[in-house]
Amino acid sequence: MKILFVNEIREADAYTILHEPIDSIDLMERASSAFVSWFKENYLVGNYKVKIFCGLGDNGGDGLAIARMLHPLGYDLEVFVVKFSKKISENFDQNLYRLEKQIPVKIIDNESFIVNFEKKDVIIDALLGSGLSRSLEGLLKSVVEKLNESEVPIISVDIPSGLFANKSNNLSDTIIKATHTVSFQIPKLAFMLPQNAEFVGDWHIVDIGLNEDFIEKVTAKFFYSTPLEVEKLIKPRKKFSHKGTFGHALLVSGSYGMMGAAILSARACMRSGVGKLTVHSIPSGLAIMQMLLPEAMYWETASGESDLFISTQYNIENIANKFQAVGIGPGLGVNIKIKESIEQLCELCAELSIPMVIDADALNNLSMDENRESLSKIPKNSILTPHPKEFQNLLNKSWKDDYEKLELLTQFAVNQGVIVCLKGANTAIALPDGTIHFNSSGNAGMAKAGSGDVLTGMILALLAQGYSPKEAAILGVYQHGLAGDKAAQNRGMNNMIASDIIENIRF
Ligand SMILES: NC(=O)C1=CN([C@@H]2O[C@H](COP(=O)(O)OP(=O)(O)OC[C@H]3O[C@@H](n4cnc5c(N)ncnc54)[C@H](O)[C@@H]3O)[C@@H](O)[C@H]2O)[C@@H](O)CC1
Ligand SMILES: Nc1ncnc2c1ncn2[C@@H]1O[C@H](COP(=O)(O)OP(=O)(O)O)[C@@H](O)[C@H]1O
Ligand SMILES: [K+]
Repeated sequence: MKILFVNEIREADAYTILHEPIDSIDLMERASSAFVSWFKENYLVGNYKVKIFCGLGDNGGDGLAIARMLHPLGYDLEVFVVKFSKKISENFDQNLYRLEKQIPVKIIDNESFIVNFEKKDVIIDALLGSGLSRSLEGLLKSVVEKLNESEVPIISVDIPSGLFANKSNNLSDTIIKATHTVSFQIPKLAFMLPQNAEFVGDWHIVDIGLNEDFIEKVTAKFFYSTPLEVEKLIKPRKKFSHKGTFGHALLVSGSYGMMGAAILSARACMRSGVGKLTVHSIPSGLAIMQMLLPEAMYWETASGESDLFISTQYNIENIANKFQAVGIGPGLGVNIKIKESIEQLCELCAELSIPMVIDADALNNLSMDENRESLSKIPKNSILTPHPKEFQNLLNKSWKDDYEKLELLTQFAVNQGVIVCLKGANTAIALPDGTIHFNSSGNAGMAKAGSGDVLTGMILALLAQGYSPKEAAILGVYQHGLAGDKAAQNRGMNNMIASDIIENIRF
């Protein structure tokens, strides 16, 4: 699903109005009715007193139309119009006329207004939408402050009032803190970013029938991967297939005291459809791996090499025509010799065009040099799976806000010619073509040691099976989150561990 910028959404509105054709006021009617469908399912009539706060633009117009639609359903309603300006939109004006025939509207025109909130209240925030042009001040600011202090649920129409849809707010800005945001058809970039989580709450998309042909033609930079889109990528297993059909993966992982990372990664790999898996790790890990994961083969580093992961055994004979994909990183440790091993394997994979997924300590090792010259060894189209700290290490710098983080992410993916899965809620997958795809699955129960190792194994399995790096990244990240969601359902977010994610992998 495309994430469009505000000007593109406006163009989509205008195109729909012209080509459907439909009057602007009727499109607003459709949007408001879509909001009402969501609202009446989630806030049952009789249980709540609804207070609707409307601005003077089209977002306010939505609020008035919503009030008119909720009234006949039997909702106990109060409607407030905040007169912060002399300018009103035509759709607002028309909806005010329509509503006032049904119920009276209260005007808030100065900062000394008083609204008393009760436990049963729910607020609908229709003050400002995507037309926000500057930070809130004066009357609007003080209304939003009072709504935020009310301690009752706030449902924002389209976007929380005061939040910019596709650029950063100032830290000091006053913004509605919504419990839910019900947004029209197209998700906003702001919803994807950690810095806005406290304002957006849980967000939901409702369809308002904007012209699909128009949306199809827009060249988007940001995407939100919906379950339907991602599940289409899954390749069925053919009846006469055999283990060779599904590839042989090489996982380079583990060191003394960190064999757990290798086991989690290896098990997740085998649970994700790969034909065969070889784990390359230290001699003392052999018994552990063979006992805990008998399905995997083991290639131990040469004797004499230490309990740190250090290998000098990579050459054409033992890699070419043997492995279809290589995963490297979980639990390796960081030191100069490990770095050299990683570089050697990267160079060989580049030469042999073997796809790679590079994670955790492999990334930390490649970030070791002051001038990051090791990064040039990473084969093009490799998948890198850093968490934010690892990504800062790769860049050798930090960012001032999440928007700058996205810019740096795009630059890195384009300049290095790699795919970067920047992990977290809504993992951002940056492709070398300059696009970013946000993941839709996963939960905070996954914020635990070992979850990332599981992801590496899953992506490795997909690469070995012949999924393209783009497919492997998008599908792997999604299925990892989905397995995490199932684990959270079964065990609870506090109680689930990374092994539970593996037990719930199913696709
Ligand atoms: N265009 C359409 O056909 C549709 C629009 N819809 C609604 O329309 C909204 C966008 O409407 P508008 O473009 O009228 O935008 P808003 O309703 O956000 O209001 C914009 C108005 O407020 C002013 N303004 C912006 N920031 C301000 C600030 N900080 N302080 C004071 N005044 C400020 C602007 O100058 C403008 O006059 C969407 O969010 C959505 O709710 C929906 O009804 C769907 C269809
Ligand atoms: N709050 C969250 N919501 C959704 N997914 C999360 C959240 N926190 C972490 N995750 C996921 O869990 C994984 C954690 O990876 P990582 O930080 O590398 O852990 P580790 O290195 O300990 O295995 C990532 O895939 C990340 O997207
Ligand atoms: K709003």
